[in-house]
Amino acid sequence: MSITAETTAPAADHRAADRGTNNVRVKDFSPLPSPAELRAELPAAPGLQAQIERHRDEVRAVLDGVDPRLLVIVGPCSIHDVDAGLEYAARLARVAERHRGELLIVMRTYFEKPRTTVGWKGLINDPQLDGSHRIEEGLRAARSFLLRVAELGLPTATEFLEPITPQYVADLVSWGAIGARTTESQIHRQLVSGLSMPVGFKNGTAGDLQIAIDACGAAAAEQSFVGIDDDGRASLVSTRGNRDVHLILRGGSDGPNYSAAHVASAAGTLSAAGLNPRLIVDASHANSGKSHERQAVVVEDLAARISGGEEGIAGIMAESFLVPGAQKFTPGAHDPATLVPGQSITDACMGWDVTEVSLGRLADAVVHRSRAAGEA
Ligand SMILES: O=C[C@H](O)[C@H](O)COP(=O)(O)O
Ligand SMILES: C=C(OP(=O)(O)O)C(=O)O
Repeated sequence: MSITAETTAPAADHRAADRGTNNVRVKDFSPLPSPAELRAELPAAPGLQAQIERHRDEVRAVLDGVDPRLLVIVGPCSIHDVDAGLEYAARLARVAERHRGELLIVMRTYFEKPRTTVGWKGLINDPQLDGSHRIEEGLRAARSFLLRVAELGLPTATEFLEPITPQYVADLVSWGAIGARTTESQIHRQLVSGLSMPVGFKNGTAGDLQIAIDACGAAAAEQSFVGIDDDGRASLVSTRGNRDVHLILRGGSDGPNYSAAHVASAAGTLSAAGLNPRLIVDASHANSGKSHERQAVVVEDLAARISGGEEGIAGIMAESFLVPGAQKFTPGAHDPATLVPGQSITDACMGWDVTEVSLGRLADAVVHRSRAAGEA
């Protein structure tokens, strides 16, 4: 044995003895404020809370077919630039008001991105976009953003990814999603069983519907699991179950699934499982091959079908931002200061002009459908 090896061995043993067998691969723990502390710092006024409750009721009514409008979940793939996101929200609020008789427009305010491998994981995880992972700042930024959008009168939608972050922001959200990569996860199904708003489950990335149908069943049931309470204490969480769960068709590696035949077949499977047959169709992701130009074509197809009286589509989802397309961005490799303002750094989005036209087409389709139903 060499002298170097003999002298380094005791130090390594000493470190191992200090932490025993625990957290061997954890570099650090940094405590975060509790959910109650963050809410006290950035509270929702009673008027905003009442508005959010009303928005959730409206979403529920559309999903149940009681409200004849179309639910439209639209907005950036991810919020990475708060100023551009708020500019988008201001424009969307005006269009939402214009079409409020036909469309229930809910803005995508997505702060957590599930990655296929690695990449920027969203504003909560890395608000500086530089790999510094200032999560406390990210939670504050997400909550402030949601409050600003709510003040414009717009309902908000988000994907819930980390099982702990909902405690910090979910009181400001009117519609939630579980993504294609986590629909099969028991942890996410349990989480949904306790969430206060309607939540959609995406079909899996391979196109599998059954995992989303199973997810709806699991999330509608009462669940008991480990989570945190308002003070951030590890707790046994017991939930009532979420009855406002539904399916989102987003296509899969086996191809798109937005056709009338796909919608009818999924509705049949949902009904047979005792679930809400009315569903949401995502015009993006594998239904558009992640092409923002193709997304507009899918929305056009859906509008034509709704206009023609097709039943079963309660809502649609589209990814849209101020500037069309997407720009490549990897923290550390690209400089955030050089990003094009208002353009996505995750999936490609429809630009604002096309979005406004698409929303008009959807509103016309709903008018046409109602007239046709009235005449029948
Ligand atoms: O909606 C966003 C993306 O499709 C999802 O986060 C996966 O992204 P990635 O495949 O680029 O990691
Ligand atoms: C990540 C998303 O979608 P999916 O889970 O369908 O890939 C999303 O809607 O942002």
